[in-house]
Amino acid sequence: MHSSSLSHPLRIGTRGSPLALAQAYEARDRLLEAHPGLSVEIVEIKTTGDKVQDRPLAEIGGKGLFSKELDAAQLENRVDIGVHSMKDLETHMPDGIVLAAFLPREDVRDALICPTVSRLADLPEGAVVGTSSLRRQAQILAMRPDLKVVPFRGNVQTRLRKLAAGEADATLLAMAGLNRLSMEDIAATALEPEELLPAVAQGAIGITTRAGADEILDLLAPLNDPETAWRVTAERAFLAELDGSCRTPIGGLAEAKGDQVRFRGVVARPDGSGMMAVERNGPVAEAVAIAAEAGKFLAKDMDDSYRP
Ligand SMILES: NCc1[nH]cc(CCC(=O)O)c1CC(=O)O
Repeated sequence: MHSSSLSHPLRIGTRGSPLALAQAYEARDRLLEAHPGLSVEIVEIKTTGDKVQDRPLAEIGGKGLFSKELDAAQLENRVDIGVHSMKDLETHMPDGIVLAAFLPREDVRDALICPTVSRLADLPEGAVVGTSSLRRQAQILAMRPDLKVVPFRGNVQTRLRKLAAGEADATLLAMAGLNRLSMEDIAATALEPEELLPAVAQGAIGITTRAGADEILDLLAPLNDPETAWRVTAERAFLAELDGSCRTPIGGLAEAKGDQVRFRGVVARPDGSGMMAVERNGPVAEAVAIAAEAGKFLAKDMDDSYRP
């Protein structure tokens, strides 16, 4: 039996999309593995980001939209923890909420989903790509200025439906989401970071709780994957230096090579007409400072053409 003195089931707060639920189930399974017999419950929280599907995220107020209501539910003690895609979280956590654990990171790469070709280079001249991500848009236009980008919002299933309906010839989605949804069978080719640098924290799940909730922090501690934690922390430090509003196309990736970190970052113009890249290597122990310095390095050359 589990010895937690929680007087109620541990309430896991999550958004209601199929991907969010898959991530919440993963968090639950890992909690139960670490604490057999623990009583857990999943609580769906509707978020503004889920309700507004017709406009680009950058327009309606950005990343915080997906987490605000989940944060409120934790602060009001309606749920005990929140399960988040780290790439959707703002760089600074709101007062009273802490990041308590990172689950082992999934595939960080983006995937090209296209029923006809498997490489970006093989898309016909002028082909239409559906994406509302300025980061994806900017990087593919830098390689293929002839492509036409149309907005594609909504959850993974909605975007795939739009693709099937012929609203675009191809779309880009995170491999992590497809893997977590067991959608291996769709025509997806992973793009290497050399081609398309992923979003900061792509593929990582973070678990939040109330600051000072010691009992819950103790329950979450064994779930934390230290490598994911430092990689995501470093990437977010890079983003923080760039004032990473989601209107600026930014990519960032920290990778472990033994006791060394390889950090890569890009800032691009949304139309792909310009791109600044940085790469730094150094000891893992200094990963966060290395990534922050890379961010400062790009920030000093970033003029308004990078901030639409
Ligand atoms: N913005 C939506 C979102 N948030 C996290 C993921 C994928 C999973 C992840 O990156 O951890 C997705 C969908 C996508 O980008 O394809």
